[in-house]
Amino acid sequence: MTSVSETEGADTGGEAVTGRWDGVDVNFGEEGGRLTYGSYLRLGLLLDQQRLESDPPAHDELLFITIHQVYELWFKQVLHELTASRDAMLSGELWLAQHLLRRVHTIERTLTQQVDILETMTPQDFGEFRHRLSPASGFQSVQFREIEFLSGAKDPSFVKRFRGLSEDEKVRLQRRLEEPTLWEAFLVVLEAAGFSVGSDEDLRKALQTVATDRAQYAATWELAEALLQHDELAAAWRARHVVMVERMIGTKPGTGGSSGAGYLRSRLDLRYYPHLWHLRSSL
Ligand code: HEM
Ligand SMILES: N[C@@H](CC(=O)c1ccccc1NC=O)C(=O)O
Repeated sequence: MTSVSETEGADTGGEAVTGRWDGVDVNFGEEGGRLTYGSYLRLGLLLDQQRLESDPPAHDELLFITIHQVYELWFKQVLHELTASRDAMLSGELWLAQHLLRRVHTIERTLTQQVDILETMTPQDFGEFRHRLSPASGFQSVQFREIEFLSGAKDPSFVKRFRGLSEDEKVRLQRRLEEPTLWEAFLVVLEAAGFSVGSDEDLRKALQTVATDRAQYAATWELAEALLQHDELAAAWRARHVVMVERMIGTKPGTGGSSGAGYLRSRLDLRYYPHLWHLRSSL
């Protein structure tokens, strides 16, 4: 690239860039003046959504907001994939169901690794704006709770304990409480494969058979493993989050009104698919 000029000099508006490249005139992004990078991705709106509470601005608050917004974008994608995976199970498309779960796994690994970035913030620097956040807290993440409900950990008491939910958020949570979970969809898969799953003992036998005869039940076994992986990765995030919390605020109570790390530690044993974990003891 030799000479390049931005026609309007806008970095977020997605204006066309013209110039010469290897001696050839180029005119990137000018498809009849229709779509641009910035207009397609709505960057004008997206990059204008980071509003600090601190005044004067605390340097690290932008990082704090950005990290949470990125989490929520990925939560949206995870819900998209988990919902489609659940539906694929219900309609017998087992390959698709496990394919989408594997995508979720890679996002979940990224979500856990992102904690590293937030941990570049020191407790002192967090302290510059933490007092401004109360009573807001990650506890109020509707999409996080939707993921839990859809995965299998439905708990209506969370809906009651939410403060300040919008009508739309209440509807979304209520819908997740009413619709089938990934686990319920997996039980439909087992039934479609000819297993009875009416009692815990029936279910135990079904899982044991699938595990013992992996060649015959390959797709079902792969799906069970993909569900277990999703469960393990969710547990890994909870464990990473609580250690970050201890590093940031020690034993202080949370801005959301809980005991803080104590509350979060009480959630570490949560498993979406206890039957798949119990199975391990008999393999
Ligand atoms: C400085 C970093 C962070 C600290 C000190 C922190 C602290 C806490 C605390 C103390 C709680 C318990 C609720 C309460 O506030 O009383 C909590 C819950 C929660 N936080 Fe964070 N958090 C941090 C970063 C994050 C990030 C980056 C996310 C990503 C979305 C997140 C998501 C959540 C979620 C989903 C809950 C509810 C967990 C549950 O109910 O099982 N937190 N956090
Ligand atoms: N609950 C955290 C504050 C916090 O991390 C937070 C505050 C507002 C919105 C999201 C948050 N992230 C996770 O809880 C604390 O007690 O320090």
